[in-house]
Amino acid sequence: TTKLSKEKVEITKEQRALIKAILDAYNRHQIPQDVTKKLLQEQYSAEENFLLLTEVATSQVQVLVEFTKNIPGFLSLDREDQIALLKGSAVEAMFLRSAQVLSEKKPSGYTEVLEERIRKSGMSEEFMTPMFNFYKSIGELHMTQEEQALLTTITILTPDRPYVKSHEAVERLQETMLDVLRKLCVLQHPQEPQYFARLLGRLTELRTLHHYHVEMLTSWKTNDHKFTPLLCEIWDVQ
Ligand SMILES: C[C@]12CC[C@H]3[C@@H](CC=C4C=C(C(=O)O)CC[C@@]43C)[C@@H]1CC[C@@H]2C(=O)c1ccc(O)cc1
Repeated sequence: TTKLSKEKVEITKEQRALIKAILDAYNRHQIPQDVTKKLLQEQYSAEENFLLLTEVATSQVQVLVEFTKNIPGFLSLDREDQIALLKGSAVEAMFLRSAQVLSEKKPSGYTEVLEERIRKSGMSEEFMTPMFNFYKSIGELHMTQEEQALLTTITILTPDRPYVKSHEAVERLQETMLDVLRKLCVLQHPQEPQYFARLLGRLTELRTLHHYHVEMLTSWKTNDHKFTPLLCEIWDVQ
């Protein structure tokens, strides 16, 4: 018979402090109100929608950089590795963020407006489908704020990004976060022993979205959609 592992899961004091630091950083770094307000007000042409999404994407990259700098231990990594991790995870962090935002209904109707603008922004169907499937699969998990913040942190601290030199240092940091998230999942979803594994499965799905994203950008570029310098920089778009 399989003995149900009733392992006593204990979150240490240090781990509780780590969760708090990451959650505070995650909640502190939201895109500015004036950007989200514009999204609710401006008109609905495909061109306008694309421009607004570009503005929101640019703002999100800035927020991502600020959040990343507040991940305990990140700033003690090699500086070039910090850049490599940011560039390597920016797309995945952005899609994870959009899934988290679009799966929580806001009273202001922000989610519905945002979804509408995405659907009518000139993005081709072949990218829309996998993206919205991902949003649905994230929404079904009903992640807590801590889980969302930790999953984003784990995505950023992926050691096998291009140009990362001290692989072990990043791996050690990521493992610290994985251990905390694993314990949180056991404690917050006791009736779902596979919940932690399902969360990590989403990270694999994120990587496939990353591949779509490059093609999505080129399909927009062909209809001469311009991106901001920051987006070109972080996504290596010419
Ligand atoms: C990813 C995305 C840009 C960033 C958006 C996301 C939808 C929801 C969001 C919510 C945010 C929040 O509330 O914090 C931050 C921005 C994001 C994460 C858009 C869906 C498609 C779009 C896109 O790929 C895109 C890429 C380049 C562009 O120039 C325009 C759009």
